Amino acid sequence: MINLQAKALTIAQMKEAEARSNELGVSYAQLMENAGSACTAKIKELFPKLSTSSVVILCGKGNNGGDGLVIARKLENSAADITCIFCCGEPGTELSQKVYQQAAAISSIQFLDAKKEPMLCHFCLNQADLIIDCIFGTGFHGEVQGSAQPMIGTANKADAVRIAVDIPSGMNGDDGSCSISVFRADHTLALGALKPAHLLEDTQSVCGKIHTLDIGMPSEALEDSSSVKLLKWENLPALLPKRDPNANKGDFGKLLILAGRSGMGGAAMMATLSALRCGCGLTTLAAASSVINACFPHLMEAVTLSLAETKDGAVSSESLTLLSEHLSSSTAAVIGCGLGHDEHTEKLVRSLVKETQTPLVIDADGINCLAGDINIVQTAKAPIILTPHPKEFSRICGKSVAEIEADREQAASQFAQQYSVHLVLKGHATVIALPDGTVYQNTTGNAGMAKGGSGDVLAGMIGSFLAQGIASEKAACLAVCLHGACGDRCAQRLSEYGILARDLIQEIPLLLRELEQNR
Ligand SMILES: NC(=O)C1=CN([C@@H]2O[C@H](COP(=O)(O)OP(=O)(O)OC[C@H]3O[C@@H](n4cnc5c(N)ncnc54)[C@H](OP(=O)(O)O)[C@@H]3O)[C@@H](O)[C@H]2O)[C@H](O)CC1
Ligand SMILES: [K+]
Repeated sequence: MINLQAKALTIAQMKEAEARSNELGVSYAQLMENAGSACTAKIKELFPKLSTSSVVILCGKGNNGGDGLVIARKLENSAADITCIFCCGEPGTELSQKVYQQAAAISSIQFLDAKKEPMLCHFCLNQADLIIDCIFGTGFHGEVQGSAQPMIGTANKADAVRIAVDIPSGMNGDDGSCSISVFRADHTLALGALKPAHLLEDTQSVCGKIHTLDIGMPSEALEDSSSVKLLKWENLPALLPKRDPNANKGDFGKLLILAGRSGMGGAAMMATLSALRCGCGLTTLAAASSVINACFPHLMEAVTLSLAETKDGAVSSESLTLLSEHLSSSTAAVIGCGLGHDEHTEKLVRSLVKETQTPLVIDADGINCLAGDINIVQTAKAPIILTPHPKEFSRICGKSVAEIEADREQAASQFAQQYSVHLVLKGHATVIALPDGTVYQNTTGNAGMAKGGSGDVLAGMIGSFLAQGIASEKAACLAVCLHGACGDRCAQRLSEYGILARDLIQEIPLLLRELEQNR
């Protein structure tokens, strides 16, 4: 396993840790009390002029709101005035109702309802020196709606210091995706442990400075939870092997790329160019003859293998023998980018996967060709890395896209273990799951990369590292994180709108140079 720090607990793991704490004698009520105390101490530290300040606490109806009510009680006598605004109606959980009763007994705390008294709420927010966000935490889903929305809007514009408790309201704690309306914090107080979203680069402007607070969870409760390991740019130098100065091209692997039906030559070309840029000794593109004819002038450094083509422009299954020969003399292969999916390609891909011992990266249509019976990967002799996007993953794992997206790490990990493959689940914060259940979450990349061609570039990169003899786990992590970093650099120069997949390929050697220098 790559030695990366386990830095975050997913929402599901956090809930497990809470349950274990409870079993170990630290009750849910005690955790909420501890959370309120830890937040209050941190707020006093971050905001020393509290005694002359107006504090507004935005409360939801769940336990994040409960934390806000404990904070209100504990801040009593420390601030000039304290107002709690219920943004989604009165507290709805047993715990939050209990702490509401305790806070309501303190006469100096004012309680307002955002729906019933919106003008007064907006007034208080505009007058506030400090706004504490306890509307939603780990229980948030979907979009912020109803009265919470205008409260967040006014809070974000107010001339106040903004502190979010656990997770800024409107942000998903696992993947960092944000509702259109999201609380923009100067500080975020992560309760018990960081959540994956806290560590993503593109959530930093929403979270502000992040502080992890000890809320008294026994360390056994936290340690027992298997963690998502975060894959960061800083981890990459250690993953990139030094090139032997005495080596020749034969020492850096032979990659075979089976890609491209007619009309999809771009995918084949991008996988090939990105593989060439990642240092593989010899890269061969095997594709339908019309694709090879179109791509050939642009692929000077690659070997091309022109395959018999069906009348529909797909690679004919007649090419099986030729491909098997090439595959057996390669050190890795990429199968799928723009390959198409018909009876010919399906027969071809399934035969190759069944027979070969050469490590494989199977992408896009390569995956679609296996979807009819995915058990084939379990009995394959070769190590396999599958690189689906959620829709392709849905076809092979029997879950809907919504179910996958609800817990990407869990879905990926479960599949990787069940089928003994490495799985790269693409999308925002790409997940890499290993057959032993280990999960990495990538922290590089941006929405500008959500375009046709990006995945082909990634497949070529993974294949290239794999062909050079880098183990599946490292090859996948290195390629995924480097690919995202290329996207981030491109976005700085070209904007997220303007990036093309081919720009990522240009960036690869520049970033590899930086990694070589930082090794
Ligand atoms: N980690 C710990 O050990 C502790 C954490 N604590 C705090 O508890 C929250 C999690 O509390 P939970 O009650 O599970 O969830 P939330 O408070 O975040 O929110 C749930 C309520 O919000 C509603 N909701 C969710 N999304 C929306 C939306 N888009 N619009 C409107 N309402 C929404 C949700 O409604 P449902 O219909 O989904 O039920 C709930 O009513 C954690 O973050 C910590 O702050 C405790 O202090 C204990 C220790
Ligand atoms: K919050």
